[in-house]
Amino acid sequence: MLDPSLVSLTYLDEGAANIVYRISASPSASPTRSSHHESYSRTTPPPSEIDTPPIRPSSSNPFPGQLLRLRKDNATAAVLDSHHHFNNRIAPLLPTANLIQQTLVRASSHLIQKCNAGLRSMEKRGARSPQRAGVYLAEGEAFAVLVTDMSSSNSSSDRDAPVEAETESLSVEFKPKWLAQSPNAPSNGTSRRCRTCALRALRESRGPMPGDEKLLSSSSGFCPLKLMEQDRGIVREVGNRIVELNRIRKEDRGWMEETLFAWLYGNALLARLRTLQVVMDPEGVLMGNLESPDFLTAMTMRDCTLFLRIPRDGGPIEARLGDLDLKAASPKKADYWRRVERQLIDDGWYTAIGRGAAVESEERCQLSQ
Ligand SMILES: O=P(O)(O)O[C@@H]1[C@@H](OP(=O)(O)O)[C@H](OP(=O)(O)O)[C@H](O)[C@H](OP(=O)(O)O)[C@H]1OP(=O)(O)O
Ligand SMILES: Nc1ncnc2c1ncn2[C@@H]1O[C@H](COP(=O)(O)OP(=O)(O)OP(=O)(O)O)[C@@H](O)[C@H]1O
Repeated sequence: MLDPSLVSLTYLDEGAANIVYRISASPSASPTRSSHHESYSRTTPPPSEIDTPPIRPSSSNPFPGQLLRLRKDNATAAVLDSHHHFNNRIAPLLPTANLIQQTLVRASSHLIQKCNAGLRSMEKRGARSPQRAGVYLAEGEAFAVLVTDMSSSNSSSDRDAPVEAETESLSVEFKPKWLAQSPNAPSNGTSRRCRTCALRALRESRGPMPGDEKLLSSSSGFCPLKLMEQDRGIVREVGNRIVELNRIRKEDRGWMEETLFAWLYGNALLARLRTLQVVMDPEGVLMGNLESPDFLTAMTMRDCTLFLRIPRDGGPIEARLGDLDLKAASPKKADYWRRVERQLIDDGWYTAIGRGAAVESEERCQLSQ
């Protein structure tokens, strides 16, 4: 049970649907913590089904190696549903060692309100991305999850070291997105872009969204099909691009690029992810049953994030997939998927003709090589 009277939360990062916080002992338990951390003081009783990690008040993080992930009020699936979906449908499909682990905890409304006050204050200070502003945590949500912390660390037992300290490992993350072409795209001979590159080109044609620095670090920066290539030069190129997108400092780029290339080339985890995407959705969003559990699982697999923690000493890379959230079978979402696919086909974003020819993306799709 997460006891808010014992913890302080520090904003780490956010995506479209969730916000992730670092956890530390509250100022009363740890007088050295700085005052800008939000702290919480209400205890909620533990629900019986919740796996309860032991609290260690003497540690600076009562849940060592874990972060707290809270749901925003725009997310389509409740935390409990998403967590059960993860346990029952997703986790059995992938090696445990390659998954961001989740532990369900109860989140009091007081804790969430405090976090929302913190978000509003960040907005006032200009410390929150304008793209994310105006959307807050769901105050009616009763649960949150503790997740494996994959951020750069000093050591697995001390993840609270100051950020300016030289880390023992560096982390990179990227969304592998659609590792195979959309089943509904024009046949291979005529497609010049894969689904991810076609959608990126469409979005580029509209111009960048204000304050969207995140666009650089998610799916927009490279062609996912290149990750599946046999050609070493192509895999090296995409690995280097991932290092660049993660804004790794210059002095670390050389060894990171080498290590990342060695990990990416012929990688079994990415191959498995691709297989799941293909097998779970052989018909595509225009032909398939958009409410079927298999189809929704394929969409989850097309929108997850791969986190890699890369040790400086050449030790083994820790690789975990996260953001494997339930995609709800809602008419709104189904409509979005169909609309995007129709537009990519009808306006020539796959074939790079008509409107789709207007954008010459800097990042070339593997299908156009
Ligand atoms: O439609 P896509 O492929 O752009 O994916 C969306 C993501 O955009 P991306 O291209 O990865 O930057 C999008 O990510 P961002 O908003 O860009 O962080 C979401 O992950 C969205 O899923 P949901 O609506 O939160 O369930 C994602 O929507 P789904 O299509 O996976 O439902
Ligand atoms: N387990 C983790 N370890 C380290 N950093 C993490 C972890 N989980 C999330 N983050 C950071 O927080 C960011 C947002 O988290 P997350 O991907 O869970 O949000 P989301 O809203 O589900 O994303 P999306 O926009 O794809 O729906 C990530 O891009 C990453 O930088």
